[in-house]
Amino acid sequence: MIRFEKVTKAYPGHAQPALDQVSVEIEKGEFVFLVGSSGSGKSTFLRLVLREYRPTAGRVYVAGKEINRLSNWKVPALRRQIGTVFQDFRLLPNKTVAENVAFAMQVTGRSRADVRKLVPETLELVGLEGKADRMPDELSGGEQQRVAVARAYVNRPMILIADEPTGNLDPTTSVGIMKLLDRINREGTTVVMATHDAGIVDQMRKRVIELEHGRMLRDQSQGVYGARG
Ligand SMILES: Nc1ncnc2c1ncn2[C@@H]1O[C@H](COP(=O)(O)OP(=O)(O)OP(=O)(O)O)[C@@H](O)[C@H]1O
Repeated sequence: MIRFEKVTKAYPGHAQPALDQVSVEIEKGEFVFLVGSSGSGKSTFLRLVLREYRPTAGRVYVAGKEINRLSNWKVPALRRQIGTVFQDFRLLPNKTVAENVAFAMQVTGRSRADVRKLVPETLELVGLEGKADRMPDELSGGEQQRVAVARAYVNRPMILIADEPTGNLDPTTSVGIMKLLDRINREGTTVVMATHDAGIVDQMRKRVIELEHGRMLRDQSQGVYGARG
């Protein structure tokens, strides 16, 4: 589903590349944690999958396509197949919960009938039934992140990318968000999540890829946060 072949990404003005010759393959339906200290290259990895950047060297494949070679007009179609969740939720503050989720469908040109059916269904899936008409600032952080997950999942993407989705949440609330991501993964969506949350990684025992200074230090199935080897 995602394949990196000797991928290097150097930002202009930085002597050391943010990613350095990373080769890795993530299969359809996998759940993968990306770990590593701040600045190790996790966000850069995720942004390459979204083609927010092109690699300086090497190749990135998503769903069999080398995405560096996609023409610009095909990039939106790629991104429609990838849901994203971030630490800071990124909801539209002037839209209700339901409108935030519906918006993700409208921009992809889905029919009103689909929106009417799938928005309530997805809000129920994330445990927000009854909150459809609230504004984001009337919700707790955990609830806002549930809206973000609903928005990421409403189009049933093949990949869900989560960059520190529990970074602003307390441990109990974080567990709730992880249960949701796990459930989405069980429905067949490939999940790649960058995190500093050792407790969650240790609890879930999924594949762990560790980066250090842009290099892949560890790739461990059913891994833990801190182990080496
Ligand atoms: N847009 C950018 N322009 C220039 N340098 C960048 C940019 N984004 C990241 N970097 C640099 O690339 C390196 C890797 O950063 P990246 O954000 O990928 O790390 P990270 O592992 O996600 O860190 P964190 O855990 O703090 O989010 C860092 O040295 C960072 O300063």
